[in-house]
Amino acid sequence: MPSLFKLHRLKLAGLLLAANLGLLLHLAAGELKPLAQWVWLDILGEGGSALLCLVWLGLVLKSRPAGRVTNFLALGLGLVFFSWWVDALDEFIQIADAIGWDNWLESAPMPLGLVLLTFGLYHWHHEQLAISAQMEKRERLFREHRLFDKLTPLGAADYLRLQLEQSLALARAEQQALSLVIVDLDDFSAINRLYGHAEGDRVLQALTQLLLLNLRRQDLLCRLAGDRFVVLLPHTGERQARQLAEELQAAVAHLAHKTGQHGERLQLRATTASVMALQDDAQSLLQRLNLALAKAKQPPYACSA
Ligand SMILES: Nc1nc2c(ncn2[C@@H]2O[C@H](COP(=O)(O)OP(=O)(O)OP(=O)(O)O)[C@@H](O)[C@H]2O)c(=O)[nH]1
Repeated sequence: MPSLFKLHRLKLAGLLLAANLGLLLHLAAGELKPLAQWVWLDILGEGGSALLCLVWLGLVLKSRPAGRVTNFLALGLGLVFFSWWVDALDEFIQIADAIGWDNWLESAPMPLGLVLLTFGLYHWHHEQLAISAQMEKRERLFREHRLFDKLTPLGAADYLRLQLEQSLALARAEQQALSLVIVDLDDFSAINRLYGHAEGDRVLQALTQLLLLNLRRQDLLCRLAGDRFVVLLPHTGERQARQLAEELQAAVAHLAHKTGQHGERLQLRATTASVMALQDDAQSLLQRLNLALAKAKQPPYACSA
């Protein structure tokens, strides 16, 4: 919560100032109503609406990065709040009928606020479409956040198993090929040791972005564990999967990741392997994939032994 106030202090200060100004204007021009004249239903309706609007504003500011769309949403909600706030003030403060500005103060911000809110929501919708297109390679069919890794944030091992079971059934029904590629960083523990765990985290995040950029729209990238990633490739045969594995390996070797502290370039390497589904279930296919990776990880002399 403190970061919310820090990040949006100008907007929140402006809202507080406007609400106070409205209150002071009413107090200066009107008289407090006796308790007997309070209409509780109106107070609850109008005051409750104003409060709810503040909750919406808090949620929007907390869940969005600062920027143009957030400004439209905040300004829109701020104006709607102000309108309801002034409306609620009428319930406590009696303004003479001859005064007209209080009606303007109450009514004018509402339509303006709703227009800005609509504009902000429209752009938020477009943002969301772009994010969803990007997310397609990370999560498919449903969102089950329990199954997602917090760091990258890709589907984790359980999510991969679930998706693999569904994709295998589909591939069998459609008589289509399905393959898996595994990507495992070489000597990743040395990065943790030499540059710290936080730098290791940044490497995993950079690697995630890199892999996503190199995948097709229908592919699904998951983080199996630690520095090990698996790509599920629907409609993909053995040769194509092997080619993609090589491309991913080359992409990792060309990644110019710089450390956060001194900007040193880290030379990353990855081992990759691929398998095509035959008559396997999810479990045995993943076992074959891990075996293929273990084999690829072996130094050449061990292979020939
Ligand atoms: N920074 C960071 N490290 C992690 C995370 N999860 C696992 N690790 C570390 O990843 C390392 C994985 O070690 P290994 O499986 O030996 O992998 P490696 O060092 O790349 O060795 P090879 O795969 O044999 O080349 C361990 O040191 C774990 O502590 C994580 O989320 N963040």
